[in-house]
Amino acid sequence: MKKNTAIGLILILLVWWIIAVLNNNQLLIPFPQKVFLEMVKLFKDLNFYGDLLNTFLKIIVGFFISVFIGIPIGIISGLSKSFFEIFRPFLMLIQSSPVVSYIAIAMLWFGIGFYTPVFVAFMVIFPVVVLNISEGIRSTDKKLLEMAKVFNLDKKNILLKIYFPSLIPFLKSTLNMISGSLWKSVVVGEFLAGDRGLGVSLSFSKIALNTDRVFAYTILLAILGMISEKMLKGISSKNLRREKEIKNKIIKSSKKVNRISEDIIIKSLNKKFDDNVILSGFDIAFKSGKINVLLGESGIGKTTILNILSGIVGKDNGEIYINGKIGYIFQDDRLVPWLNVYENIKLVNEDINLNEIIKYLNLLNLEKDILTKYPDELSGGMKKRVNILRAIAYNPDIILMDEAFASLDISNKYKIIKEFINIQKKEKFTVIMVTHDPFEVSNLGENVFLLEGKPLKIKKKFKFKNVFERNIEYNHTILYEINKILLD
Ligand SMILES: Nc1ncnc2c1ncn2[C@@H]1O[C@H](COP(=O)(O)OP(=O)(O)OP(=O)(O)O)[C@@H](O)[C@H]1O
Repeated sequence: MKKNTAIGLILILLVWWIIAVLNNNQLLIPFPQKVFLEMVKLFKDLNFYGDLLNTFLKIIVGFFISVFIGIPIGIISGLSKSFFEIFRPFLMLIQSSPVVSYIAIAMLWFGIGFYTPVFVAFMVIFPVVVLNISEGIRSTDKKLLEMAKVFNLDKKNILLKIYFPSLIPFLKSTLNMISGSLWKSVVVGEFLAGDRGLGVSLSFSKIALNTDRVFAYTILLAILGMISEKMLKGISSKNLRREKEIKNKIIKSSKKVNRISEDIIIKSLNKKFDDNVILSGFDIAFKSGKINVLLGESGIGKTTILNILSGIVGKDNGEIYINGKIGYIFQDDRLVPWLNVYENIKLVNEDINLNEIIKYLNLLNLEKDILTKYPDELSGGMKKRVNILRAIAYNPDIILMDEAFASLDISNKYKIIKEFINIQKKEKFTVIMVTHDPFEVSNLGENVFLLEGKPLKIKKKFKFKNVFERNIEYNHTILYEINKILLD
């Protein structure tokens, strides 16, 4: 016990004792020593343990009923705004009513006994659980949900691997919030309408004018309340992340991929955000199997094109011809923070075997031990590579890249670009990438669209030699040509 806490407790006892002496009426304020003797008596009495057990049982039943009903309703309320709006008045009604109203209702429904205190606890805790869980669902990272949509995750995976782990901080705060009120509401319920338990014994001691015992119960209830609060808070502060072993699975030979060789064509595409017209009758065609680049100023609508192609954003109207699976290398990684690298990759392709993952690790110059690491244990460059790895492991026909190499230092950028080119050479997927960086264009671009806004249009189109046939001089020629136009 800390020194100051001990001083505080001694002061309470001292003030209590002084008031008892001054008051000199044992029926109103007994001496501390008498109350402690009464507590010792209680500890020796088997009935006390029976009461304690009964009260704990009510707490556990109240907790589980509230959680089992509250969590699903909280999840539905978080997922559906209209359900939440319909349900909210009911929650507000419960939260605004005084506890005695529930006791009155419960006495009518269940009479005096076990279920009335449980019902009281439920009515106090249930709204807290629902509101916290629905808030948790609503604050799930939208970018992770977009990633899940692009990589076509099924509902089960979205719920188990994106929503549920996002809920953990909210479950913790719910436990913190209900830890005190759960105990108190059960005891109040017992005091007024119970047939057994610590609250009932407290009530009997009051009726018998046994002030020593009332004080003894009050102190014990406070101590037990603190213990149960600590226990619930203890659960809530546990770190739920567990390192998992990556088992060596039976390794099958990697699949042969037959890429779809159609071009991607966009015709008369229109898109506006409120009054902000981004695309108006926009036409473009991307060559399949090539690295297509969208180059242009910030804010003109390059990412919007990728988002429309991937389904993250809907088009207003227009036609899009696209055939094949789309993977996305996001600018901001969007790795799921509570899954390690292996699990992040498996999330988008359950069938991929360890052999294939290791093949990509080698191509991207990453060590095998990275698989057990979590995103926050990786450097910026490593995250970028894992982001690339995840998109490739999805086995897409088309990869969309949004400034995937931005914020990397030049030597890292060059290395990763080279590694990416090696993979694209092997896998032959189509790339549509967005960038502002002429360096990236000169190293990667085959079909380059220099864009301008607003609304978006193609200012100039370049066709460069296949990336695999280039040399440094050729890259310099491209860089010069692009810079000239950009600076005009
Ligand atoms: N979901 C959205 N809601 C409202 N406005 C949006 C949304 N997405 C994009 N915009 C707007 O559309 C315009 C184009 O944005 P977009 O991100 O496509 O540009 P960009 O060319 O990719 O820019 P940058 O190179 O800076 O990423 C911007 O004015 C942006 O504010």
